[in-house]
Amino acid sequence: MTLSVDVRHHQGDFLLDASFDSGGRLTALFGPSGSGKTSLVNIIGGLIRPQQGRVTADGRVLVDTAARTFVPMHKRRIGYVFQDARLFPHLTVRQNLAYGRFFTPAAERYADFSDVVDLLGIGHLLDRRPASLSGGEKQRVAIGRALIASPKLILMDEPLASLDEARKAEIMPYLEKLRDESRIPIVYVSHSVAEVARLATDVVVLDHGKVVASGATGDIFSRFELLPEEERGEVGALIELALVGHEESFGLTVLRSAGGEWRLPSIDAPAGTVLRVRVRARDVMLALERPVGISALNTLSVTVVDISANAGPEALVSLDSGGDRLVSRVTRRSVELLGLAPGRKVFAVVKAVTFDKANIGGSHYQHRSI
Ligand SMILES: Nc1ncnc2c1ncn2[C@@H]1O[C@H](COP(=O)(O)OP(=O)(O)OP(=O)(O)O)[C@@H](O)[C@H]1O
Repeated sequence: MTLSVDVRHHQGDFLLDASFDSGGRLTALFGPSGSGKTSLVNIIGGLIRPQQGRVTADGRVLVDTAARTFVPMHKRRIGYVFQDARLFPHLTVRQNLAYGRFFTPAAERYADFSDVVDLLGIGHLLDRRPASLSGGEKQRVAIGRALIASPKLILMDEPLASLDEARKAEIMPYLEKLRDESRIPIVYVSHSVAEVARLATDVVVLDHGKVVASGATGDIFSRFELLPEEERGEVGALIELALVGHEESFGLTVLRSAGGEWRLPSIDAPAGTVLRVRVRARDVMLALERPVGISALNTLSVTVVDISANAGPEALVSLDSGGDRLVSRVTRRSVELLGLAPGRKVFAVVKAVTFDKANIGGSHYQHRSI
């Protein structure tokens, strides 16, 4: 599905002037507080009627101010998940879920109750009431309620923002499953680099009401200037690694990318699973020769593609690794000392222990040939 947005809307002193197209399975609207993410998601959902512009989803016009078209929220077939679950306290989980499908005409219901319950792992909660659920469980039920309505699109506005790190980690795999197994595109609002890097296929970066960049997540998050100052340590590359096997005695998992073999701390998944892994630029060292006698477990032969540096001490070196992109953050001094330049072949060295749960995404398209 392609979502096309091109809108202008004043709210007090704030002007939202945003335009983007996305065909991604999970498109993140990413940006600092007050950049317009919620306003934009509310325009897509029909909670806000823009003063000017057009929104289409799969060619279906939701808003077109020039043609005076405005499809009301309840006719858009869009599922909403907010930061707070907004479940009905007096209804059980089963009744909350069933409520979701109430407004969908019978002929248009494609979502199967038990499939949704299985996908979100909420079967054991069906007879409970929201007050007895944890924050993460409530959010899973809220997502279930949105899914059971058989939506054409799901909007999630900071769905993890009110959860602590442990609850976030618990819910992530369900969001990944939803992204990979359901056919429903998701628009996801967040200002967290870690969350967006793990979940999004596409990112729209907003700043002061304007789209400053949009594209594939890996491309966006390898660009230093698009991340907020305090999150620049998170700049990095996203690569797909296919699981080859486990070295149980060392607690390691062996994986393969287009550029070579990797060893990461043990990942609980079978051989053939394809994982999406974020390799932070600050964790990648460069060497002119293949290092020997070094503790780091991952060494890949790479080619320098591009070097970007400004007046500061650092440079961001973009690397080709068998068709994958990696990025390395080094000092400008190292660039000079090593004679780094586009086309130069070097070795990228990454310590296994730099990977943790936050940068190893689960994936549910398994058993791809490797
Ligand atoms: N009803 C309103 N009237 C006037 N200004 C508004 C209204 N709603 C939002 N704004 C302003 O519009 C701007 C964008 O708000 P919005 O909630 O879309 O940003 P956001 O990126 O979602 O922020 P956050 O991450 O803090 O939720 C802000 O400056 C906000 O104060």
